[in-house]
Amino acid sequence: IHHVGKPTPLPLIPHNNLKWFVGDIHFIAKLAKEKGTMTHAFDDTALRLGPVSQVVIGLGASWISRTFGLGQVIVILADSQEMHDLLVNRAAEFDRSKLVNNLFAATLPQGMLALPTDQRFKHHKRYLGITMTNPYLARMTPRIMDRMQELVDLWSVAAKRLSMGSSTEFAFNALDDIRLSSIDVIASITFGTSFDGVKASLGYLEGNPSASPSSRPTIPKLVADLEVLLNTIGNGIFFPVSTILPWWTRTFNYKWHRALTSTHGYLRSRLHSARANYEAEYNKSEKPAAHKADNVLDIILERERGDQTRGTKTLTGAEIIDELTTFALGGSETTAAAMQWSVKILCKHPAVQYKLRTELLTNLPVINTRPPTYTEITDDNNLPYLSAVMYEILRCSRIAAAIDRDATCDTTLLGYPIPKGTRVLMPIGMVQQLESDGSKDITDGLDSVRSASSLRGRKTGYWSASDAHLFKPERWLCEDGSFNAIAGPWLPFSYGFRGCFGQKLALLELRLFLATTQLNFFFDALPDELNGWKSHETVTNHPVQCYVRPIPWDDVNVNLFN
Ligand code: HEM
Repeated sequence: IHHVGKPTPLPLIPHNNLKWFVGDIHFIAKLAKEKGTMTHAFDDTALRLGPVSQVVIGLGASWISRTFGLGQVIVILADSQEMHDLLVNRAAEFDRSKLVNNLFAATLPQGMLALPTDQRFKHHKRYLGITMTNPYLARMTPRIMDRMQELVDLWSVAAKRLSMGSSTEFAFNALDDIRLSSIDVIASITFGTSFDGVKASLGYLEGNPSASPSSRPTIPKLVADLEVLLNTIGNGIFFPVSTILPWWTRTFNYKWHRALTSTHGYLRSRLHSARANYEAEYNKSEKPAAHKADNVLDIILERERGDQTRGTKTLTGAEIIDELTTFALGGSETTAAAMQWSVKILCKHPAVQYKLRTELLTNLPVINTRPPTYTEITDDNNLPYLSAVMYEILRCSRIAAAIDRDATCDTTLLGYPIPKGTRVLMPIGMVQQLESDGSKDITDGLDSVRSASSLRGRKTGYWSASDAHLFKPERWLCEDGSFNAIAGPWLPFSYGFRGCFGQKLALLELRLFLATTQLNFFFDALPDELNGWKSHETVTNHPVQCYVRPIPWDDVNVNLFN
């Protein structure tokens, strides 16, 4: 019994007190119950045990675990300098974890999120890379602005209802408005036309003058289906044997099956009509080259034609559908969470809202007459406070709380031996928020055990221990007011070849969301019962509650801020 039931951690690496048979499972479950997310157990362990620690699932590294694939050890790396080095310089030793690939494998088996780092993955990334270039995003900017304007129009009507004497609501629920808006944006970019979810909500509210500010039409089926897919992927983390998870999902999860079939049906019909349009136009006139196309589907079709002419490999129909699913899932849920956290955070910080609006009106006056261009809205030099607010929201909101990699060979991490196959988890959400000059002695003391590439130097400054845990956009500004992107640790999108593919699009979308909503509204403070901090962790960490009480700036007494 002793040999069978005693969990085995990796030698030398600090760990919690382990319970027989379950290791740390009871501890992870306890924190998940208390805090609402499982990743808090990793944060807590790293905070107590130091830059390298481990969590033992079940029997950990025992021979029984290894033989039957039942338990595992997760090494936690919580040092921003070493994390950056591992992600950027040591990708050959630490590759995308098989667990993450397995989580996505049933839903989008041939999409980037589920592919190992091989030739096929590189081929997909090359195909879709154009969608994240500056010229493409510049062409998408007016389209994203239109979607943001629709959200502002909806919130204007809802805000008016709130201010009517008959309304019993203090604020309205913005969770679904934001979710729909992010899906509208991704549809506009992918297919060239919006999904029109926010427009439908606006039409509903306008057509029902007595409806309450929170009233919305039933959520569209596609959005509900995407949620089922995301929840299935997120819940996969609790499945005991990840290698059989894709098979299990495909065989037993009927709800997921229905949602995937209907999502694929929708994507296939959009692909077919795009193909028909493309063929018709191509035969009629010169089609713009891929680098001039104005939606993801046209880019794919244009590249496909080029590859067919050259006789090189194209993406198959199933691969295209899976990459469209990647955009629909990876590109909407994450940015929606970022916008939802923005609303929650900003309504607690009225002075930040006023300062942000003042900067927009002073440094970007054209925004009153026309939508800003890509170059204008992404100019850190001209809009340092907008960049600071956006970076700070992403620093404080733990959208992706942790990322992981698998060791591809026997290696070391800050001096500790790491056997091949070990899963290394990096709690990016906690480290970017709490690593500070308070632990500088520990961080500097690690120099003797750092990898050769990490020793080349730390890429960022340190947050101050006195306020690292607070929301404070000013930490991103230098004394002369300019924006400093490397003021301290910041890893919401991770780094390296397998870091976030959509980072540039996400930042553009968030900038436009902040600029449009903050120019139009002041988000009033909310009572605590409407602005709780509980989050729900699926693939990303999004708030359970997101209420908003937008007040047009004309009705705000701005003298209070002077
Ligand atoms: C605020 C918004 C977003 C956040 C915080 C975010 C964060 C992340 C993170 C942390 C990863 C994992 C990286 C790793 O394992 O090292 C990731 C991967 C990925 N993200 Fe995002 N993301 C966001 C928006 C987007 C958008 C808009 C897209 C658009 C398509 C996107 C597409 C992807 C893809 C395809 C991957 C997988 C990349 C790969 O496997 O190599 N993300 N994202």
